[in-house]
Amino acid sequence: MEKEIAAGKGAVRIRAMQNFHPRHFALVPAAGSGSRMGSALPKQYLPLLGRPLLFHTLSVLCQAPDIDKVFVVLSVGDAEWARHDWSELGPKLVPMFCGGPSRADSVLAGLRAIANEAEQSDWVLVHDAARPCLAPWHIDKLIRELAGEEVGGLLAVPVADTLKRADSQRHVAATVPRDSLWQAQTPQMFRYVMLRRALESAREVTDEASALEAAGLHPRLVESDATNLKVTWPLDLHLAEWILQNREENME
Ligand SMILES: Nc1ccn([C@@H]2O[C@H](COP(=O)(O)OP(=O)(O)OP(=O)(O)O)[C@@H](O)[C@H]2O)c(=O)n1
Ligand SMILES: C[C@](O)(CO)[C@H](O)COP(=O)(O)O
Repeated sequence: MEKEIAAGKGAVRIRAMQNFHPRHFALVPAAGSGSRMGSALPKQYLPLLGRPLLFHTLSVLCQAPDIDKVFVVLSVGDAEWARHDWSELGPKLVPMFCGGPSRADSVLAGLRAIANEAEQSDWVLVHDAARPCLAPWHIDKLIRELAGEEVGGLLAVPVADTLKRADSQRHVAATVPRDSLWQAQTPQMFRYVMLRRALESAREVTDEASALEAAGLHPRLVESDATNLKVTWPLDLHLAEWILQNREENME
């Protein structure tokens, strides 16, 4: 049986056969420059507990039993990848030198590059290279909670702080009600065909869910926690190190 779901320009058909088991592919955009980090080396290659930050991100994805392959999108001229040994991560890992000028461009280039591999109804888990503290239980929870969903969804955390909107002088213009507000994380998990179509139509987005939303769809929010932080500023690297070092004792 196939099901028709509206997505972007027109509808897509999703296979919902009882004996059809969609595969799960991870797609890791890692072609950014890390300008907010302020280091010469792109942040995905900065050392974190003796390894490149990217190694930690890829390691948890490669070890996830439900993930069939891990595609990492590097910039076209990436000279750093070859300086490190990734062999420990095993045969699931596939580097692709096809990144674009924005995150959305890199993700779309990656989706195009795996067109021969992915079936329309396979799931793609897009995960920032810059989130090295993703844990196995984040992946398990996401996949388990979205298994019955047609559209897919994303990890996210309910907003905990009171939110202020600033005016141009950085005075408070308003307090924004935080009810129903969530902070988006990654992985963001969508069907290959829906994600690709949505991104082909909406390129000015900062995450995949926004592209699906622009197509009129409603991704599901799967509750995560603050340990899956995005390394953006120099302080975040220290936080990531602390989280990874203390994970065994404090988490799960
Ligand atoms: N052209 C781009 C820009 C970003 N990314 C990736 O998207 C993820 C999230 O982006 P962000 O944290 O903004 O990374 P950077 O763009 O590298 O950082 P900055 O915005 O500070 O320059 C990162 O893993 C980054 O490598 C990418 O693949 N291609
Ligand atoms: C996808 C993301 O990590 C969700 O929080 C975020 O939107 C990436 O944003 P960035 O500006 O590219 O860091």
